[in-house]
Amino acid sequence: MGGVKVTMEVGADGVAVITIFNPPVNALAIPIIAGLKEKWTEATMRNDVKAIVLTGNGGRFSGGFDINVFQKVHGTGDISQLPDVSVDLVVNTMEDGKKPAVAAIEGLALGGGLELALGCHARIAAPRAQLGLPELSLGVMPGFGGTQRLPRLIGLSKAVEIMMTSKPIMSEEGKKLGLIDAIVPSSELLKVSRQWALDIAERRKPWTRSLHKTDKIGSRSEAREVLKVAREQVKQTAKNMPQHLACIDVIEEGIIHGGYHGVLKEAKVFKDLVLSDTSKGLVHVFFAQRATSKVPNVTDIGLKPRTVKKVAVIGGGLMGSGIATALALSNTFVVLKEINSEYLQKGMKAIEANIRGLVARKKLPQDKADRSLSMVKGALDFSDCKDVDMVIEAVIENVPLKQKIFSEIEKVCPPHCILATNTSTIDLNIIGENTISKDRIIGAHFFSPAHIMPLLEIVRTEKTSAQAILDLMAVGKAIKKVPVVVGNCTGFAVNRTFFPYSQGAHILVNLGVDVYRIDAQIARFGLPMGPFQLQDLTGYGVAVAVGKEFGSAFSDRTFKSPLIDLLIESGRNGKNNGKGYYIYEKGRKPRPDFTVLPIIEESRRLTNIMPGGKPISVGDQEIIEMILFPVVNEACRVLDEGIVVRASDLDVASVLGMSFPSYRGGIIFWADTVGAGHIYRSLKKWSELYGNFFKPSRFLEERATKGIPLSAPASTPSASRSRM
Ligand SMILES: C[C@H](O)CC(=O)SCCNC(=O)CCNC(=O)[C@H](O)C(C)(C)COP(=O)(O)OP(=O)(O)OC[C@H]1O[C@@H](n2cnc3c(N)ncnc32)[C@H](O)[C@@H]1OP(=O)(O)O
Repeated sequence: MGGVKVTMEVGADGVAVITIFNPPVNALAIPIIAGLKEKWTEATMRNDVKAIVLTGNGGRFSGGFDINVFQKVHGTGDISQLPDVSVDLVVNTMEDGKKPAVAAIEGLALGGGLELALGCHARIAAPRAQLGLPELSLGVMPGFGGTQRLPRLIGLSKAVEIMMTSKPIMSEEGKKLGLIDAIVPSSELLKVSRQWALDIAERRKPWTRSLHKTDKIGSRSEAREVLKVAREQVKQTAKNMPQHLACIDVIEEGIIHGGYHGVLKEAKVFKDLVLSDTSKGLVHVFFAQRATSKVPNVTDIGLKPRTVKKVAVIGGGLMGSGIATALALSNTFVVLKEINSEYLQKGMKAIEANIRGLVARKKLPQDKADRSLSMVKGALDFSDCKDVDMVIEAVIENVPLKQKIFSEIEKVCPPHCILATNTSTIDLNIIGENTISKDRIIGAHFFSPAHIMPLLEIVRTEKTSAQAILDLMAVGKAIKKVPVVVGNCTGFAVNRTFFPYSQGAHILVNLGVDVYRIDAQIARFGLPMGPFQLQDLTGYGVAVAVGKEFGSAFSDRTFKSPLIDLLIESGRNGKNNGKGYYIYEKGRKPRPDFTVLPIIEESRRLTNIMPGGKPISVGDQEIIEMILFPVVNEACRVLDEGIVVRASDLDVASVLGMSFPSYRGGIIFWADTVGAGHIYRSLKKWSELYGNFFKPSRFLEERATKGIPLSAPASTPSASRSRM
C-alpha cells in the first residue's frame, strides 16, 4: 500500500499542488479521502498558500471512489465503512474553503473523481480526457454532491443524460457544455492550472461555487418536465432497478429545496442504494469481469502476448463476416477466405453492411469506417493465408469439412500461427484430429452478431499452449471483447449451461403452461426476451442442430420435444420467415400468433406428460424457477468439471453471452442469493414429478446439504476435474 498516498507541494508561486497517488486509476480509497482532507486543511491554514491545484498521478485524474469499499460493505452489511465526504470534505473543506481550487484533469475523471473536480472552483483538462458519472452502472448513484453540481454547471437535461446512461463525455464536449473551463496540452496542464488558481485568488477569474449556481437549471416547470421525461424513459430502459428513479428524486430535491438539501438527501439515499441487491450484483460483475483476465498458468508465468497483425477468417457467413468486422474495426489486417467468388462477395458485402450500419447509427465516424474496410482483403485460395498470425475458422458445423480445413491451414500457415475455430458445439480434439500442431488449436467462440456481442469464449484443450491462449486473450481485448477462458466439452461453458433454458421451457409447455405466459415471466425476471421468442430469433434449424448435439452428449437429461419439428412441418421458421410463436412484421413489435396453439396441443398430445392429462397449475415465480434452476444445475456440473477457472467467470459469461441481467450478478451469484438449498429441494421435487431432466447434480446436492455457496472454490478438485 506504499504507493497509496496524497502529496502536497507548495511552489514559490504560492500554489499548493495536491496529488492523488493510487495506481492504476487513482481510486479514492479511504486513506486517499483522509489524505485529501488532511492536505486541504493544511493548505487552507498555511499562510504561504494562496491557491490549490488538485491532480492525479500518472496521467489519470481519478477513476472514482474505491469500489472495493462497496464490496466490503456488501460482505459485512456495515455501512459505517463509508466515509462522510459530501459535506465534510467537498462542501465545507473544498468548495466553501478559504482558498480557491482548480482541478487539473488528465486521462479520466469518473464518479467520485469528477465529483471532487466539481467541488473545485474551476476545471482545466487535457485533450480527450474522459469525464463521467457512471455510478448508476454500479447500482448506486453519483455521490459527493455530483447529482447537484453537474446540473448546475451544464444544465439539467444533459446532466440527467450523463447520469442515466453512465457514459462518459470527452473534455472537448465538456468544454462546450461549461463543465471544463479550458483545454490545454498535457505538458501545460499544471502550469495553466496553477495560474488559473492564482487568477481566481486575485479575482481576475470568477470564484465559482457550483452548488450555488442557479442560472443553468431553468425554471421549476422546465425542470419538472425534464425529470418527468427521464422517469418515463428509465421505466423502460432500467426495469427492476431502483437507482435510476432514486437518482432523479434526489436531483429533484435539490431543484425544489436548493443544492445543499439535495446533497444531504443524496448522502442518505446513496447509503440505501449501496445496500441494495442491485448494487451487490453490479459490483460483483464489475470485479468478476476484471478477474477473467487472470488465468492461472497462463497470465502469471511471465509470458508476453505476441503481436497478431494479420488474421485469416475462413468462411464469410454470418459469423465469419461478423468476426472479420470486429477485427477490421480494431485495425487488424483480415484475409476473408471463401470457396467461390459468389460467397466471397456476399461475405465482403456483409462486412461492409456491418460497418456502414455502425456509421448510420453514429457509432463510427466515416473516416474510421473507410480505414476499417481497407483492412479486409478477400481470398479464394489458402495460399493467401501464408503470412497470417492467426486463423479463425468459421464455416458450418461439419466435422469432415473442419478437419480438412485444419489440415490445409497447418500446411500453409507459418509455424507460429494460431489455429482457432469458432465452432459452438464440436469437440476441438475432433476438429484438430488430423493436425500435428495440437498445441496451437484453440476455440474462439464468438456470439452473434460477432461485431457487437461483447463475449469471447476462449476454449482450450489439454494440449493448447499457454502462449496460444494468451495471444487469443490479447486479440480479444484488442477487439474490445471480454475473453473468458474455458475448457473443452459439448457446448463449452455458455451454450452448455444455457441448453436447459429452452429445454425447461419446452417441458413446461408440454405440461400445459402457456407459451406467452412463460415468455412474459422470463422477461419480467429481466432477460431481454423469453425462451420462445429467442427460439424464433435464432431460427428453428439451430434449435434442431443443438438439440441433436446435446441429446447425444447428455442423453440422461435431454427432453425430446416434438414441438419444433411440428412448427417446421407447418411452414414456420420463426423470425426468418415472419411466422413463429409470434408474427413478425416490418416496423412492428412481434405479436403472439394464436394460430400456433393447435400445434402446441398436438405436441402435448404426442408427449403426453401432463399428469392425469390435465395442464399443471404453477405460479409465476415457479415458472421462472422451473426454467432457470435447471440452468443453475448445469452450471454446477460445469463448475464441478472445472470447465471454468472460477465461478464468477460463469457469471460474466451468462451476462455477456446470454444477457442474463447484470443487476442479478450473473447465474451463479443469483443462485447463491436464492440459496442452493431451495434450488436443490425444488429440483428434487420436480424430478420426482416430471423426470430426470430436473435431477439435481452431485455438486448441487453436496453444496446444498453442506450449506456451502455454489460460488465457493472447490477445496479439493473432484475426480472429474481433469479438463484444464
Ligand atoms: C461516491 C462516488 O459517487 C461513488 C463512485 O465514485 S463509484 C466509482 C465510479 N467509478 C467507476 O465506476 C469507474 C470504474 N472503473 C472503470 O470504469 C475502469 O476501470 C476505468 C475506465 C477507470 C479504467 O479502465 P481500464 O484502463 O480498462 O482498466 P481496468 O482493468 O478496468 O481497471 C484497472 C484496475 O483498476 C481497478 N479499478 C478501476 N476503477 C476502480 C475504482 N473506482 N475502485 C477500485 N478499483 C478500481 C480495477 O478493478 C482494475 O483492477 P485489477 O487490475 O486488480 O483487476
